[in-house]
Amino acid sequence: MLKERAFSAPGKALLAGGYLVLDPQYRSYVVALSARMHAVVAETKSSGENWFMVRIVSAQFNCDEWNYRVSHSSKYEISEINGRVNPFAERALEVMVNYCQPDVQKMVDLVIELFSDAGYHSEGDSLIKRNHFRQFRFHNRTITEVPKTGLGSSAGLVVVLTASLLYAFRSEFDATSDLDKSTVHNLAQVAHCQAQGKVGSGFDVAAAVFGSIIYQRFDPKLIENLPTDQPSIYAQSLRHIIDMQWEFTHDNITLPRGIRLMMGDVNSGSETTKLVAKVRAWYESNYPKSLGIYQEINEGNLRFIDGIEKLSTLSQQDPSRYERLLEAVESDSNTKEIPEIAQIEAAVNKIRSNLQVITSESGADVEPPAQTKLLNSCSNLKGVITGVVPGAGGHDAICLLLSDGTDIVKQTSNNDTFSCVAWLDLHQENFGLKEEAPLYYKGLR
Ligand SMILES: Nc1ncnc2c1ncn2[C@@H]1O[C@H](COP(=O)(O)OP(=O)(O)OP(=O)(O)O)[C@@H](O)[C@H]1O
Ligand SMILES: C[C@@](O)(CCOP(=O)(O)O)CC(=O)O
Repeated sequence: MLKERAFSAPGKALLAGGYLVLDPQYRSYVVALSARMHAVVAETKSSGENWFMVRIVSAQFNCDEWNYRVSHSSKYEISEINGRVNPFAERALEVMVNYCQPDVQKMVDLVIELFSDAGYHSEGDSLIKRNHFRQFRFHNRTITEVPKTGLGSSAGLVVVLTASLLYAFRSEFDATSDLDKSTVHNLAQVAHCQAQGKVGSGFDVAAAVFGSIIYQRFDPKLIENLPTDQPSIYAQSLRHIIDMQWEFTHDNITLPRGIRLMMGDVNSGSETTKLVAKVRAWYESNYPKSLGIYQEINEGNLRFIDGIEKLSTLSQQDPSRYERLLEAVESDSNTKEIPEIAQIEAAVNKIRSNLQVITSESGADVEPPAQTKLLNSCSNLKGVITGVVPGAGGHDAICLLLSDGTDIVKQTSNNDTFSCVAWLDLHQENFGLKEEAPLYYKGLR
């Protein structure tokens, strides 16, 4: 009997490294967030047929569910019995059966319940349901009709499904084991890319597994070269690639003590794929000037990362000076005289001014003028260290670093400049994939 187990994985914000992260030579700074995706996996009574069923339930989205029948003749066949589509769930299952090769006659049927924290989607007219441990928002629309905030719900989904299925197919899984985490990471990257129909940088999947990290991507060929159109050798190649040691950086980081992240939801609407296509086209047609701009941004990114690390070191090595620094930031004294803060500000200015050049030259709204204005107004607020348009940029969101004691909601309420911003109830978290107690999710359907 398969014991019921639960897993969760965090959402993300890319603070530094947008676009450059697509190239393995550049480092990026990825913050994992307190908004998490959750999955509870259990076995159900088996039909005893030549197939097994995997039922995936997402009760928060108008009782969405997907019922996959998994059979095997010359290869694994997966079909959703009601013709319902969820490319991320389906690809995660497909990659997992090919990797784990479960015996379809002996395998029990599975049910996986999904829960996603409020931060991933706009509230709309959703209702909160809670038990003693957790609360989730329930929407009266299907998943694809509820507007997203861009925290990487699909990456979180693929990671928790992959962990749940790895456990179900192998009867063992340790979310604290580096080996198991690395296996989940590699499998989830493959499934996520296949579902998206493209090989992205994968920083969202890496953050969902490893938490807040400095990230440098894996070689895209690892996934591009998989023989997806040759069933006879696909499973074998997949196993070979998943079990290889992938070369990529995922060094754990944490924001310095006393400093927190704030995300503001501005507007939903930017389409990452269009932005990426425009920036790519601009890069190619402006080479080598575009390379020079990327190098400038990279210098800014590295100075930013180094500035944050200096703050962390200072907080440990000279706590009293660090306290004074935090007080100065909070009371809005002249922070230009604090070298660590000045370094972070200068680094972000360098990144942003170059992103503004890309915006005006490429036609992609990476940091459009409205966001420039908003970020500049934010930097004038008390306690704000710096701010960026996270990830691919666009009109969707802004992300600020500020001192813990700063009340940004109070400072910005009743001020027209900030009327377009909804501050999200989120914070940075270190943890990536982790095990949860199934009890936390009882009665929440
Ligand atoms: N709670 C959920 N239950 C079921 N499927 C989900 C859930 N959350 C996300 N998904 C799947 O992921 C898809 C959304 O993924 P998409 O990559 O478009 O957005 P995102 O990952 O939230 O944001 P971004 O890529 O901008 O960071 C949904 O259409 C659905 O297929
Ligand atoms: C533009 C890009 O670098 C970042 C996209 O970030 P986000 O999904 O907007 O958070 C693309 C990628 O890394 O896959």
